[in-house]
Amino acid sequence: MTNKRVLYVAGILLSFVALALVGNVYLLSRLNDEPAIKVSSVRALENLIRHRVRSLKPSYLNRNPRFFMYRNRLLRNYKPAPYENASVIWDIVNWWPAENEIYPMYDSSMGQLLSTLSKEPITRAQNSPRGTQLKLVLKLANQQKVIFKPQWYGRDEVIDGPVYGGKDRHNAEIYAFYLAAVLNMRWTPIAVGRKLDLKEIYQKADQELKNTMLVQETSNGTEYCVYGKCHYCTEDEPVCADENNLIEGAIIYLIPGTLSRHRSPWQRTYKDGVRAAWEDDMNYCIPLKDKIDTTRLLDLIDASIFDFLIQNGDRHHYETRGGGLILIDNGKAFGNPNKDFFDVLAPLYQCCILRKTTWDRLLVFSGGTLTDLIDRMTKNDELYPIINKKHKQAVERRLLIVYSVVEYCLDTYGEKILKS
Ligand SMILES: Nc1ncnc2c1ncn2[C@@H]1O[C@H](COP(=O)(O)OP(=O)(O)OP(=O)(O)O)[C@@H](O)[C@H]1O
Ligand SMILES: [Mn+2]
Repeated sequence: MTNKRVLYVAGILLSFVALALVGNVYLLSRLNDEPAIKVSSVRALENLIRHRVRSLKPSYLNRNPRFFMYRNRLLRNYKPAPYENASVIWDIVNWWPAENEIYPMYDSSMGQLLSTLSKEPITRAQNSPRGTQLKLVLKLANQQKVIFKPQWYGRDEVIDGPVYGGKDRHNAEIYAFYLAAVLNMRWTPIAVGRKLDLKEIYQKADQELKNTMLVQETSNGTEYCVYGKCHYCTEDEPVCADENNLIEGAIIYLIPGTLSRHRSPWQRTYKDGVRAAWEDDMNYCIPLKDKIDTTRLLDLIDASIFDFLIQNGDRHHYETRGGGLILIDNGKAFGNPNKDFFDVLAPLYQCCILRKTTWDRLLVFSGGTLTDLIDRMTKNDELYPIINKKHKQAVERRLLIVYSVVEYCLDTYGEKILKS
């Protein structure tokens, strides 16, 4: 071969190599645009995240100095305050909901509203026709209707089994309200704890509710129970008042306006041994990004963080108001403080995107301040403490997991995962 020919062949070969390289770089950049999750299973990712939690930077473990500014404002805003005329307060409150934001960030009427919810006399009681779990609809003296979810479990009871197991936890509804307020996801109904006199409720009940209540003479006097009217309600499973006729529960604000119900893309099958597509496909979010608009997806990712912290794995459907997601029905939370149901976070780790505002807010409440603050905010609730120490520790443990998942996404795809 002449020198010329050698150069010619080498030139062609080099061009091929160059083309191949450019092609590869292009392919890699395409893959970067489409963040395929590089870990092949939930189990593998969970292991990786658990490892990362152990080496989190001190800023995630210590108090953030920015916290103090939020703390004072939040404590002031949610402190129950005396009121004179409940109707005046409710006139204000019922103007609050704007799209999915149910109440403003700070408003001097919030403290008074919390007092009306826990103190206004109850004038009428009915069964709630909606949902599968026992609830009542109560009318307060100012004509306002609210929902009542009764206590089924003691604070320390551990619910084993699937993440959606057991009956509603009334205290979870209350904690969820305060957590959402702190995280600035003001999309939950306002909820307070209250002890009701079930004898008095019986007297105020309509005939249908009376028919689903039990009034029995016992050696300690008359015992009042209710089993209500709902999919899972049966006479064999009533909730009963104590010897003073008192029954604990959550009083929940009824969100006004039109709500639309949607099936969650991360719905479970609720059948033993039958898995949903998202449970096995770590790339589940890639096609979803084209099907759901980004705002909705970011709402669902915020919701998954919120649900993971409280251990709610039962958001089979979600509701929207004016286009934005609302977090109704938070009762299936705080079942087992010894467990983390990592897959509740699937929307976050499968999509690896997050609102920047959510991320900034989560960072403010590091170092144990999240549960400390909620604890202080709920000090005046009739049912304080709302959750026990083990559940508080679990919330803090899960917050570190959330930090680690977001760190993992940041390391893998960079700052572009944070959306404005
Ligand atoms: N605070 C509220 N404000 C407005 N609507 C509400 C409120 N709570 C419940 N609802 C309505 O009633 C429906 C049933 O309520 P919820 O989801 O709490 O019941 P559930 O018995 O837990 O039902 P499921 O078993 O389906 O989870 C909701 O989908 C919603 O439309
Ligand atoms: Mn429910």
